[in-house]
Amino acid sequence: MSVPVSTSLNEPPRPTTELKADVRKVNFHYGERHALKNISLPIPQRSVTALIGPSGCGKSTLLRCFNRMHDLYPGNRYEGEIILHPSNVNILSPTVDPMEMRLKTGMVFQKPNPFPKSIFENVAYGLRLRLINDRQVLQQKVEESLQAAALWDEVKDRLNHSAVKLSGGQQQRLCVARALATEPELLLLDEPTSALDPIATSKIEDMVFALKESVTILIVTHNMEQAARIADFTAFMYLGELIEYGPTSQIFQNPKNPLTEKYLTGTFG
Ligand SMILES: Nc1ncnc2c1ncn2[C@@H]1O[C@H](COP(=O)(O)OP(=O)(O)OP(=O)(O)O)[C@@H](O)[C@H]1O
Repeated sequence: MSVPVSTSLNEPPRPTTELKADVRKVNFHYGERHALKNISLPIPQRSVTALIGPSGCGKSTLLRCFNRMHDLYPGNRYEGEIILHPSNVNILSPTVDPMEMRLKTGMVFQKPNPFPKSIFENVAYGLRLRLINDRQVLQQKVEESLQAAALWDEVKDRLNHSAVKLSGGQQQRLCVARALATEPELLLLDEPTSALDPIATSKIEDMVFALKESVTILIVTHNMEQAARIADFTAFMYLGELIEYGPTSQIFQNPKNPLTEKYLTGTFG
């Protein structure tokens, strides 16, 4: 696979690998607050792209544009496009139903948030929303999703037990299984391991590594070692701007922008 070279200040390279999504000149405003400034970023398919940068630089804001979560609050405003491939749909288009976009993406948050239901019903939830109620279909999908989230072996004998009684790491993998059950085009992970211990973190990282064979993953992380371990591509953001983007190895070993280097070497600010 040929890979893009790094770039700086809103001129991302065009990867020759196929794209799952293409962020084009995106601006985002929380009311008066201009939180994303002219972001352009390719998202290569079946790969992991990490969003890194100091607190408040806009990583979560960008992630939440992909599933139109910002539409849930009044006063928020998008400009620009996020083109989803191969359909060529602009996720940010006012004519696109935000609910439809949420069904095409799966999102996992910093803190595990299982529903107070059984393990089975947590995973089946999105399927039932799509009016899939056939027991056999549900059973098969639930098993496949739990397998993909590397949780099946630990819960297969207690699918009817309450999800909130699982450990934090298991709950987080359950949330990934729930997100995967509806076969999303994009999996959005917002600091998914920040509340987990090293063993649970390592299980999630292994799972992400295996999952990218089938789904394109976008992850926000503060953990630089984690980005270096699991991301194929890395985007460094600062004050709402994309400062540098490229293959992870190149961003970490040979950053082109002094700001990126300062951030990665801990000499920032
Ligand atoms: N609901 C909101 N209303 C107004 N401003 C917001 C809102 N949410 C975030 N912001 C602001 O937008 C900017 C980007 O926030 P965002 O949460 O995207 O940053 P981040 O890089 O994900 O930070 P962190 O690493 O701390 O999670 C910040 O200045 C933040 O204060």
